[in-house]
Amino acid sequence: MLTVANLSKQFGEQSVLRDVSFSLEQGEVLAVLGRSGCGKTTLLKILAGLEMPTAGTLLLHGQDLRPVPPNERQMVYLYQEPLLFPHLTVFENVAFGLRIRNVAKAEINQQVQELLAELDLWEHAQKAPHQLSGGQRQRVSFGRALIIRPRLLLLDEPFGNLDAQTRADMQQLFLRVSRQHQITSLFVTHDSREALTVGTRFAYLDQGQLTSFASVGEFVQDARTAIRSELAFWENIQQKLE
Ligand SMILES: Nc1ncnc2c1ncn2[C@@H]1O[C@H](COP(=O)(O)OP(=O)(O)OP(=O)(O)O)[C@@H](O)[C@H]1O
Repeated sequence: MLTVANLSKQFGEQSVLRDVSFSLEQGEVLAVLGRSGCGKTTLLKILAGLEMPTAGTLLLHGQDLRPVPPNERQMVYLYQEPLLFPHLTVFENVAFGLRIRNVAKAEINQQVQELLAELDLWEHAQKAPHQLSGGQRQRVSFGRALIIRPRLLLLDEPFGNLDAQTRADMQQLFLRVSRQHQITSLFVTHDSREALTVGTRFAYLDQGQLTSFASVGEFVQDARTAIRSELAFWENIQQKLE
């Protein structure tokens, strides 16, 4: 469905992405783990059409994406800070993408109602964004993205500003909803636990070079992901408790 081949990006002398290649099938979630400054945001921006690659090919359903403007790519880019219209209710924020596409009113009401129920937001439908918690705002932002059935969802540390419990709840919600709607996503995070929770495929990005793993086992075994050292840490604690 999505094929990225030999993608490179230079900012002046600096090589931010080097020969990045991967492919994704419908409904897969590629979890990209990487430390700050590794080039994650640049990769997502290139996919969204907000930056142009220096070299390489990008194909979505066989179509070359490079000449396609961002608003025609049918992708949604979700950041840490949910982007909501402050003057619109939760209902209207989610409905927005359908209203501008001139979908019939009854159809909009039904779809928004169903999605808000799915996202556990129905009781907040008439509130304004400033009356919501951070996790609720992020759920509205997720609803705005899902309602237009994006071909690709790009998530850039979307739960990074949330407390640990809300973050864990959001990961479960993301899993449930993306499975149900067969959403294809690229989910970048610096948290290995989050990557393991949300991913169906796994990659590691380091200084602009992407390593894709054939299995979750290979991802866990690669020393750069630091998952083995975390497991060792917890085993050590466990031994102390015994
Ligand atoms: N428009 C730009 N012009 C010049 N350099 C840039 C530009 N955008 C990004 N960079 C550089 O590219 C590198 C990667 O940036 P990027 O934003 O992709 O990192 P990141 O992996 O998302 O990091 P973080 O997790 O800290 O946001 C950085 O060294 C950054 O300074």
